Amino acid sequence: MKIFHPSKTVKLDVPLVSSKSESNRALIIQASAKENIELGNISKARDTQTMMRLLASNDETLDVLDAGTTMRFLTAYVTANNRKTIMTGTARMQERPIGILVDALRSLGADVEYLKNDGYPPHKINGFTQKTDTVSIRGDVSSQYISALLLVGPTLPQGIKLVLEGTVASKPYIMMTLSLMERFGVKYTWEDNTITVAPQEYKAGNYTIESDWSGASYWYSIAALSEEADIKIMHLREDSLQGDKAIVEIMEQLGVKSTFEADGVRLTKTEKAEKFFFDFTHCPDLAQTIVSLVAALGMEGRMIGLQSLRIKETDRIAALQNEIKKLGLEIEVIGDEEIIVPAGGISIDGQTIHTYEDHRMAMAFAPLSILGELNIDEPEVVAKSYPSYWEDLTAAGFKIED
Ligand SMILES: O=C(O)C1=C[C@@H](OP(=O)(O)O)[C@@H](O)[C@H](O)C1
Ligand SMILES: C=C(OP(=O)(O)O)C(=O)O
Repeated sequence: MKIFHPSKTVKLDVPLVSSKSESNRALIIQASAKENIELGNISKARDTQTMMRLLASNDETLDVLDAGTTMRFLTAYVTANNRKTIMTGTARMQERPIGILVDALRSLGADVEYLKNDGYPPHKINGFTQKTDTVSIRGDVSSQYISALLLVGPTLPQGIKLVLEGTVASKPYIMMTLSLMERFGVKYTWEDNTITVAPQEYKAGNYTIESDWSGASYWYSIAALSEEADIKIMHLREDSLQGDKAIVEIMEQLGVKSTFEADGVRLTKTEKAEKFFFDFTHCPDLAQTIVSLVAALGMEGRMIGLQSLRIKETDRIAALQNEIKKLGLEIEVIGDEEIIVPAGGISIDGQTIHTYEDHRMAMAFAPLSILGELNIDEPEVVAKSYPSYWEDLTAAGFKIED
C-alpha cells in the first residue's frame, strides 16, 4: 500500500480507537461479576473483539489469534472457573512465553499441560482446586501475567497474595488493572513487593473506556513531522489510567506540545531538544513510534528499557533495525535493551516497510510518509489495536493507494 502526504499540514479532530488494554480488563471483570456491569466505548480492536467472542463461547478450544492480553487474561479466567480448556493462538503466539503464568497457576492448584513446547501455548487447563493463596512471580518478563492473576484474584476461594520478584516492568499496566478492580468495589493492598486481594465480589457499576494513548502516539509523531499541525485527539483524559500517557512528556523533547481540553487533547508544534533520551521500561508500546520518529527527525537518541520488545508481536528490536536501515540509517542495538539512533536522518523515497505481522510497525512508520512516499506491507495488521487507522490518516490528508 502506497502512502504519502501532499501538503505536510495536518489539522483535524481525530476520533481515535478506544483502549484495548482497558477494554480487555473491564470485560474480564464484567464476566467475573455477579452484579451488573455496564461498559461504554468498548474497543473495536481485534484483540478486544476476540476477547468478547471467546468470553461468550463454550467451546473447548479458545483461539486468541495474536492477542497477548486475551491469551494471558483468559488462561487465568478459565482456570479460576475450573473450565477444561485448550488455549491456542497464531504461530507467533505459540512463540510468546506463558510459563511464568502457568507456573503461578500450578502453584495455586491448577492442572495445566503443554500441548507442544514447554512454557508456550498451546496449553490445556485440566482443572483447578485452590491449595494456597500465596504465589511468587517474576515481574520483569511481562506484566500481563500479574494482571491476569489479579483480575481473577477476588473470585478465588482463598483470594491471592502475589509476591513480585525482581524488577517490575510495565508497572502502569498493573496499576491500570488494580484501578479498574477498585472501580468495581474490590479492595487490595500493595505493601513492599506483595499485592494482596482477599476473596470478595466485584460490585455493580459502569465505566466508559478511554481512548487509546498508545494509538495517540502515532498522531504525536504526525504532529512532530508535519510542517504545520493542529490536531485534537478526542476523548483522551488528563487523569488517564494508561501508562502510555507518558507520550505527553516524551513529546516535549520532540517538538509537540499537549494542551488538555474538556473532551480531548490538542497537539501543536513547539521547539525540540537537541538530543533524545528515554527509558521505556514502563511504556514499551511507545518505543517503535519514538525510535522511528527520532531517526526521521535526524536527532541523536538513546532509548533504554526495551527488553520486552523481543517477545511481542515480532522481535521489535530486529524489525526496527531492519526497516530503519532500508531508510539509510544504521541504529545500534546494545544487548537486549538499548538502542542508539545516530544523528543524520533518513531518506524516504518509495521504500517498502515490512511490518512483520505487527500492527505497531505499520502504525509507527506510516507517519514518516509525511517526508516522502512509502509503501507499507500488509497494512491490514493495524486491525489488532486500531482498525480505523488508515481511515483516520486519510481524513488527515494522507493519500493512500492500494
Ligand atoms: O496489560 C496490557 O494491557 C499490556 C501490557 C504490556 O505488555 P507487557 O506487560 O508484556 O510489557 C503491553 O506491551 C501490551 O500491549 C498491553
Ligand atoms: C504487545 C502488544 O499486545 P499484546 O501483548 O497484548 O499482544 C501491543 O499491543 O503492542
